[in-house]
Amino acid sequence: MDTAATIDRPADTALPFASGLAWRNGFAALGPRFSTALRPTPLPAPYWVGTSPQVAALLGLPAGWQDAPGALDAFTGSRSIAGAAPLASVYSGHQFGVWAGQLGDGRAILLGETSGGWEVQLKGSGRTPYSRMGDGRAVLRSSIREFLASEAMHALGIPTTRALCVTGSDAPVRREEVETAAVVARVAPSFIRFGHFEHFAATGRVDELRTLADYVIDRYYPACRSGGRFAGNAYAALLEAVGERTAALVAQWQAVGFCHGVMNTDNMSILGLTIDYGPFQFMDGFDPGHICNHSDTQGRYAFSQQPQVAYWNLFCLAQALLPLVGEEETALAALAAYRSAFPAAFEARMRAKLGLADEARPGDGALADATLRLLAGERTDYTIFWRRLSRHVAGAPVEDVRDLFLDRAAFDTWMLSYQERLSQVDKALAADLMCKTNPKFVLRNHLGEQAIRSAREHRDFGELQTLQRLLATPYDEHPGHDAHAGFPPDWASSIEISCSS
Ligand SMILES: Nc1ncnc2c1ncn2[C@@H]1O[C@H](COP(=O)(O)OP(=O)(O)OP(=O)(O)O)[C@@H](O)[C@H]1O
Ligand SMILES: [Mg+2]
Repeated sequence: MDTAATIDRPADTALPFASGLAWRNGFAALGPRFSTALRPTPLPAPYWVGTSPQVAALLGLPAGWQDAPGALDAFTGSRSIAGAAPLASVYSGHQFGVWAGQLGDGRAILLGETSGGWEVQLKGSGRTPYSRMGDGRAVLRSSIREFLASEAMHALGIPTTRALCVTGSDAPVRREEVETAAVVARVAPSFIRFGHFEHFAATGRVDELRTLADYVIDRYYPACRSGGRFAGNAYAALLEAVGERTAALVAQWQAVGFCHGVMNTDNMSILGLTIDYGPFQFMDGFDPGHICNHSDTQGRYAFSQQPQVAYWNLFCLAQALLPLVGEEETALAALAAYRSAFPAAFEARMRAKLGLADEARPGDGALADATLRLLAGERTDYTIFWRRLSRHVAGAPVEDVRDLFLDRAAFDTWMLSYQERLSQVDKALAADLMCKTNPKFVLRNHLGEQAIRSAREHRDFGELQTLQRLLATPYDEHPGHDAHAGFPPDWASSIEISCSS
């Protein structure tokens, strides 16, 4: 029931909220084959959990927007927004390597697209025709994680969907235990996923497939129409361009130690954005085999697997686009771009982390590998290592870094080779590059957990706001906040994050 589906919905008796935004709703204009028009389901007695001034500015919301009458209701989904055209879109996908068939926005409703080109989507805003067995809701804990992580990733310079706000309600939501509901207002140029293409390919609807691909190319990848390597085959060019963006994205994840946790094809953005902050984790101790998703029993989405999984997902996209691309050989040639772009992008990120501000040299890749092997040997804290190394290159004693290792001989051997390479670089440039590349603050699980506990137990959002502030400028020192940049407490390893959200 992917088209013209209906769902029981309370009458929209509330007045529309005048956000001051102008809307153009590009995706909605594709028509009912791609989505079902419907409104969010209201939640009782909403309250603000967090707002992002940066995203509000991006949208062009007026100062004090959240205090305007109706704003809280509107962003909780309890009141419509004038000019918006809310809908749930249909997509399919491969989940954990298996074809899952039709999925779709089961708990996310796209309010529309602003005239500035930003789509605004409410996640957790009630059932849709694509909810299957789900309740259409999201819980407060996972919504706080999504809100903080979206903005933290953006501040790290990593492509991501953004988050304007989180609202909560005391409405009960049943997961392993009874929790309460929340809604995240997400913002991105587009929420189209690989799974949208797979959906129409799997059902043999080539016209819809072409309409969708043309929409994505015209709106987001216009350069694909201008000839180039694929001689006017815009669909092959699109595949190549998506591969390149995905390579750049995953290289950034690997360099910062970010585990996505659910890299299903329905969680892969066609724009190369990080999307769907579920069981993600910024790693504490460096372990290439780390599995952050408690539901991922086979380790399909373990940290070190991410680059290969991205390729697997791109392969699914290529299969979906094949009726448009034409020859299989052409699709494979387009896919090859990822295979070369990923290692290049990853090496560039690692060189920056090492402070190699000069031209790349033949041994740089090996030095980066040796560094990661050193860290893996003792599961050294990833973020702290890189930050201390940066401080050392900026003049702090080497002991601060050396103290992180039990095997001092292994560290000393590595340090010798690093210093040899570093001696070829201007030290001040290296230090500067490192301090801007190796964050002091990342959203570790235990930090998120502390903010969640205060919010859940006391409706106290002070910790959330502190984290928001630190993570907005993660490369700054933020004196007085060293505890937020310290080692995780012992209880951090017992936090279990699963697909339940
Ligand atoms: N509580 C729920 N109610 C209805 N549908 C749900 C619920 N949780 C997940 N789904 C749907 O199950 C599918 C897979 O869920 P997944 O966990 O990847 O996404 P998500 O966290 O809901 O959202 P997104 O990918 O939009 O960030 C999607 O179609 C999603 O909409
Ligand atoms: Mg998802």
